[in-house]
Amino acid sequence: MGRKKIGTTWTSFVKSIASFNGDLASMTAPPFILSKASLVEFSAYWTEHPKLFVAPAKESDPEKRALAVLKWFLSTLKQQYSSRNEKLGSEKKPLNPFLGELFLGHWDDPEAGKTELISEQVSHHPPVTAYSIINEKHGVKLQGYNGQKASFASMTINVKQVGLARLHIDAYDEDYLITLPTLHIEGLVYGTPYVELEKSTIIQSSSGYFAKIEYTGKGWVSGKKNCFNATLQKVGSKDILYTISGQWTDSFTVKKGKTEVDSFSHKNNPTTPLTLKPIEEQDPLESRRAWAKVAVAIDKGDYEEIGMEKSKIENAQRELRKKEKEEGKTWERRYFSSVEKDSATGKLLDLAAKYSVSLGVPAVTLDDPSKTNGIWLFDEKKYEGVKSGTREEELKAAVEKVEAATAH
Ligand SMILES: CCC(=O)OC[C@H](C)CC[C@H]1O[C@H]2C[C@H]3[C@@H]4CC=C5C[C@@H](O)CC[C@]5(C)[C@H]4CC[C@]3(C)[C@H]2[C@@H]1C
Repeated sequence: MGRKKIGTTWTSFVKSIASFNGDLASMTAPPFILSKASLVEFSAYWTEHPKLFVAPAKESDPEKRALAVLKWFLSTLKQQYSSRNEKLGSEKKPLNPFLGELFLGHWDDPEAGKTELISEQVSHHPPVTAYSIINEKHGVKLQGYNGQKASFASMTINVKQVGLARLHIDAYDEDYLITLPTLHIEGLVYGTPYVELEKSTIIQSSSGYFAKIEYTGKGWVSGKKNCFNATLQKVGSKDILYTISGQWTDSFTVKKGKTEVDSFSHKNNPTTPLTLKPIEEQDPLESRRAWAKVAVAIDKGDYEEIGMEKSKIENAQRELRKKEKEEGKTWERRYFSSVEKDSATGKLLDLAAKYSVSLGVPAVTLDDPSKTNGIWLFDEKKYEGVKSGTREEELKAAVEKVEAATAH
């Protein structure tokens, strides 16, 4: 597509962003910036290095375990925030998942064994994705949910994430609360948007360790992009046990005092591919199957077809919500349940308060649950129900409702 073409559509598009209402998902963007991937797929970015994900379970020393969690978290950032640039040349606009959309898969790794991914769009207004990533062999689970609050200023889209992630290590009955980075999208003017992370995130463990990661963007000495500095401390002590620094898109080193004790580089650590069922075997609510026709239209860059196929799905959803409203029902989430603020928030905030470091840095503030339509927790009973087949009728009825609404 010639420069001119990108120029007109893109410029008018960027102007439209300037007046958007904060809900990124509701924007219609030019075909060349659309990605075929739905936002519900992004949960997979947490575990594309399964070895690092299960490594903490092998550390009996709690300090080394906390360091292994920090190293795993840092290894996820490149895939989370810059894998579209690598694969597609720039950040792209993901498809806006419909309520109940699923993304199910697993990673097979000779050492880590099988790691299962369950991702579900638990809210459409506002868009909220919940996920549960489980490695039974090593007893490591990551569960969380997130939404985004976006604003626009001086040609940049600022995105604050709401929600959080919790890592649980069965062998030590240990929890790690992970907050989600604030990001902004640069490069909009040139039509080549990319993510830069900013401010800081916290990893707060129930065993008293506390990591703080500061995203410093362009290193003022090195001029390199995507720089960060991280420290690991023990609650209540000012001693810095380890420092980790480098570029989250490339490599980083771990230091104890002045001595380098470990390092990680993406070049030497290729990601493990996610295994998905072939589209024809997928549940109709699974993302790749549900959006298959839109993906074809995006490949063709056929604006009309994209619009037509997307509105079939979106109209069906509107119809379902209308019917549910009339019947006084709500959509039954397949794997997650929203719990009252006091029970879940209380537990999470007690954990954070109990372990927050006396350094006066707030450990973890759980965003206002009304921003994410509640606190979404993985529901083991629902999961067992799916695995044992006792929910067969209920799930079939749900799929039939969606298919009936999409048919006409
Ligand atoms: C609507 C404006 C628009 O389409 O502008 C086009 C540009 C592609 C910029 C907007 C989109 O940029 C995408 C980047 C997405 C975030 C990337 C990574 C993550 C981490 C993951 O764990 C949770 C989701 C999150 C925060 C993505 C959220 C959606 C973002 C901001 C996309 C923007 C619509």
